[in-house]
Amino acid sequence: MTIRAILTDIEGAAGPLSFLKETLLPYAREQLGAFIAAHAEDDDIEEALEEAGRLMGGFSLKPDEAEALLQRWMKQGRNPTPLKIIQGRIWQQGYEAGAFTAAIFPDVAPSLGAWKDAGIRLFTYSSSSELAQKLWLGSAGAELAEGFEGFFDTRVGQKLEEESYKAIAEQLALPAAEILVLSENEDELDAAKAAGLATTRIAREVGGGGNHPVAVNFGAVTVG
Ligand SMILES: CSCCC(=O)C(=O)COP(=O)(O)O
Ligand SMILES: [Mg+2]
Repeated sequence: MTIRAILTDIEGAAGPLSFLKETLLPYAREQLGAFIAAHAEDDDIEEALEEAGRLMGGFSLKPDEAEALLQRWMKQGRNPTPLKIIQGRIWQQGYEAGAFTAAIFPDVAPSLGAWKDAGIRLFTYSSSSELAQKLWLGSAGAELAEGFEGFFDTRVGQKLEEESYKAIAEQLALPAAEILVLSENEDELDAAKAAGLATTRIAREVGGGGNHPVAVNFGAVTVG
């Protein structure tokens, strides 16, 4: 089957898992309370807080309740869309303040360039918001983010759900089997495979095995 689009994960596939765990999440936890206090009336944050309240059964959350809920979701490792929207905005402040810069593995840019030159359309799919994805990729060089045609996030559905991949294939107007999904996460790949997409596990920090073809980095991915 000819691959016409690549849908790649970011954290763990294109950049190190440690950047989320050791830099981004601690920064979001530390800044959350002050961020909500300062930005609760910004349109996107107000909407995210309302959505968080809806997910909790229709409550209108006071700022301290919203902070406690989002801190709890982060502790539980959950990725509901309102949390990811707010995290993205907090990280934007961090990048702009020079609090950190993101890392991208060195094989990523040349591989993306080669796939694009071969006529393959490039997309991301991450649990993080579109903004957070662009910031991570853009922090490693503006041209990297510009190479992507689209950035899917949890608004299309969670990454462990088969339906999310079906929705993406529909939006790309491609047969599922012509889309290759790259991720370090076996469970995400199982969901993509169940939806009929092609898969390759990027095994940078963990070994081989499992239900999917394995590549040690983007340069080792077989397309086609
Ligand atoms: C790409 S920005 C930070 C990553 C993140 O917030 C996350 O939840 C993990 O995202 P993944 O790219 O592994 O779906
Ligand atoms: Mg990942």
